[in-house]
Amino acid sequence: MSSPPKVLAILGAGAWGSALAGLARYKGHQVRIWSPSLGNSIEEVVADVDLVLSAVSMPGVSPTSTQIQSIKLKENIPIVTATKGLDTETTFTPSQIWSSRCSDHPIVVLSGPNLSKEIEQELPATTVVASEDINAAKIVQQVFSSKRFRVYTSSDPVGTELGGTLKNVMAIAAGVCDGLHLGMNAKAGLLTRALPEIIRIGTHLGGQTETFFGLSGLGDMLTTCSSDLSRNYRVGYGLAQGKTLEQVLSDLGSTAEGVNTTNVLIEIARREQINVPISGQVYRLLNNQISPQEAVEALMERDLKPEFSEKTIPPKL
Ligand SMILES: NC(=O)c1ccc[n+]([C@@H]2O[C@H](COP(=O)([O-])OP(=O)(O)OC[C@H]3O[C@@H](n4cnc5c(N)ncnc54)[C@H](O)[C@@H]3O)[C@@H](O)[C@H]2O)c1
Ligand SMILES: O=P(O)(O)OC[C@H](O)CO
Repeated sequence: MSSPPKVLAILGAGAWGSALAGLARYKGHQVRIWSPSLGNSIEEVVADVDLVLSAVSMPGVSPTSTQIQSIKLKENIPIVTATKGLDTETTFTPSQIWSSRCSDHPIVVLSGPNLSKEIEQELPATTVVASEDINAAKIVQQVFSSKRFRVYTSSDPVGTELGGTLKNVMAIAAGVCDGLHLGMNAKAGLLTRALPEIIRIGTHLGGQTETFFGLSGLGDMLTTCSSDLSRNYRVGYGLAQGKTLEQVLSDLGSTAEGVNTTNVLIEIARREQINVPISGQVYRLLNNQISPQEAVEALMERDLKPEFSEKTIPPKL
């Protein structure tokens, strides 16, 4: 069963907003795109639409949601957030910010292993749409599902977006690992240890354990940590080659959310006393406190311990 064509507003004309616009048009929907760089009116773009989707990068979430808050949208339409980041000021996730500003509308998170370049090449991909309002998630599932894009629903929006957000930190670490040519044993060790670290933080912040084993967690980590299409991976790779962070970001010319996410995550981890060894080394590296080689040594020489303990992953598992 497919939904009748709808009118969608996409906020953000970057790589991800453009790729999502392509997927919606492929399904026959009418798409209007707003972005500060286009200089068009956000009021006109969202007027009478059936769905609003935000794909702005993290610095745009607060100002954009504030603008939408003051506009009368069609009653009860879903607002979809596709941003993967944490807010510097509040440490909130994008869906928490959208929920606080637009409480009259169901907020739906869209997140998964979704490198926009592959989607633009029309390669098949999967994703998750998650909301506390499962009917809203089902509407968004219908809007975007096609033979190119298989969309699953979930009732865990915070877990779904935290998987996509926290794996960006691990993608930087994976880029360092490959940039230093540490081999597949090291890479498997890093990614396997990364997952319980993501779960430890993600569940502490309200996500459900099983969500992190799904597409938006493990799935997105596998994609992002193995592809040089990932900008976060390229940040780590560039640092391992001896480039400065400034050089790497300037070569990238596009958003690598993991840099800001690492800084916010470490603030949360210190405040909430969460053990985050891999993220801690990524933080030190990004903030010029250690070299890539020293980060590897610090991880290898940590206190010895059992592989599994109550602190490694939640006891439920
Ligand atoms: N590119 C991908 O493959 C991909 C896939 C999934 C999720 N994401 C996530 O989607 C988000 C956007 O990524 P992208 O690749 O499109 O980045 P991008 O750098 O290509 O585009 C960022 C967009 O955000 C807008 N923006 C930035 N600051 C703003 C502000 N203050 N106010 C309003 N708008 C602002 C820009 O105008 C631009 O349209 C990120 O959180 C990213 O992690 C990206
Ligand atoms: O290019 P990145 O590192 O922002 O990764 C893009 C997506 O998040 C992959 O799912």
